[in-house]
Amino acid sequence: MSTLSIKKLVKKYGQFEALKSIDLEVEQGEFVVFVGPSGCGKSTLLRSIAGLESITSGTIELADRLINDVEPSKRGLAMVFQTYALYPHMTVRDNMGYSLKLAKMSKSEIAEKVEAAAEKLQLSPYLDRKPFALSGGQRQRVAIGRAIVRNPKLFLFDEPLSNLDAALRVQMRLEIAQLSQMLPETTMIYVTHDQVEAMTMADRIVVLRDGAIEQVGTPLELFQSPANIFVAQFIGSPKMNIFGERFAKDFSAHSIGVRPEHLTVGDEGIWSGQVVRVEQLGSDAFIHVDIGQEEFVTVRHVGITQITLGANIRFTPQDGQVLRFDRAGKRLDEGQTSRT
Ligand SMILES: Nc1ncnc2c1ncn2[C@@H]1O[C@H](COP(=O)(O)OP(=O)(O)OP(=O)(O)O)[C@@H](O)[C@H]1O
Repeated sequence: MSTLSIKKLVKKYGQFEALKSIDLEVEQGEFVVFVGPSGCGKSTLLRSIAGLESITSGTIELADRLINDVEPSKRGLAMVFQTYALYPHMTVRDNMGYSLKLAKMSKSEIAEKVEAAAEKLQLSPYLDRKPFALSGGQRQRVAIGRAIVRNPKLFLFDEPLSNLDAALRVQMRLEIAQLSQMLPETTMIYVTHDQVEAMTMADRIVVLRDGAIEQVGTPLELFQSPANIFVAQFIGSPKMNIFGERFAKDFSAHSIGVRPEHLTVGDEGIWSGQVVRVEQLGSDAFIHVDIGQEEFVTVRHVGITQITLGANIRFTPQDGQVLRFDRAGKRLDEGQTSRT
């Protein structure tokens, strides 16, 4: 059953169309990530669902109820922002129970819900602390706990990890993914511009660009079968190499794409160029190659490479790992992925 159903949603700021006729169905229990470059409309879409933005036209239904004109607090959803704004003078327990207190729930019921949420979020030992005595990750969990106690149908996360340092982000990413598994009935929508977060957390990813959806799919669908060059280059790191016409004509395409890890260096390679930069990361090496006519290619080598700056190397795409694109950048599905 579709929990969230968005049809022909348009959002204009004056003449500017921030969202251009968005259609999207989200199933109950799904973890959906909105991803895309800065300014593509991710937050506007999330805020429209939350009711924090009025929409220009279209419909938003949550659990079969039209919510276009329903107040944010009455939509049955909860939102977690990047700035989690806990009340500094209240304990974790009071922060988490505050909305229930406002809703005039009984003390015993509040205590029960707060303790259950704290247990899920591993916050039980900290219930009587104030926010200043918590780490960034713990504070973020309190913010999530505040939302969980309300038992929302839909959880909205707006870049909740962007204020945390790299190590903590990785840890919180895991925790949020685990939380989603612990709450299999709860639908979650998560906004990020970080494609690694999207790949690791999502059941399905929605890739947005200039206010429109480019593609919706599971992380592996987007990785293996991107609809166009934009998605192909947005998903995966380092990004997919795009080769122009002089290489693509052998594949009957306007351009072709090969991921850095799908290029193999060797004397028999069909393409060649001069190494202009080598990045040794230990586990991998990224070899940047000038292939002439202002085109550059990145080759990913597993482990440490002996290849040095200035070397001339030959390399070749692995069988079946060439994606073909037409003039408009759309992927040509069928046909050859090896050279004629
Ligand atoms: N109140 C506003 N008035 C006018 N334009 C706005 C307003 N809010 C957002 N926009 C514009 O709408 C577009 C989408 O903005 P939005 O914040 O949704 O992007 P985003 O994908 O979330 O970007 P980021 O990753 O940078 O947060 C942008 O071009 C932005 O400048």
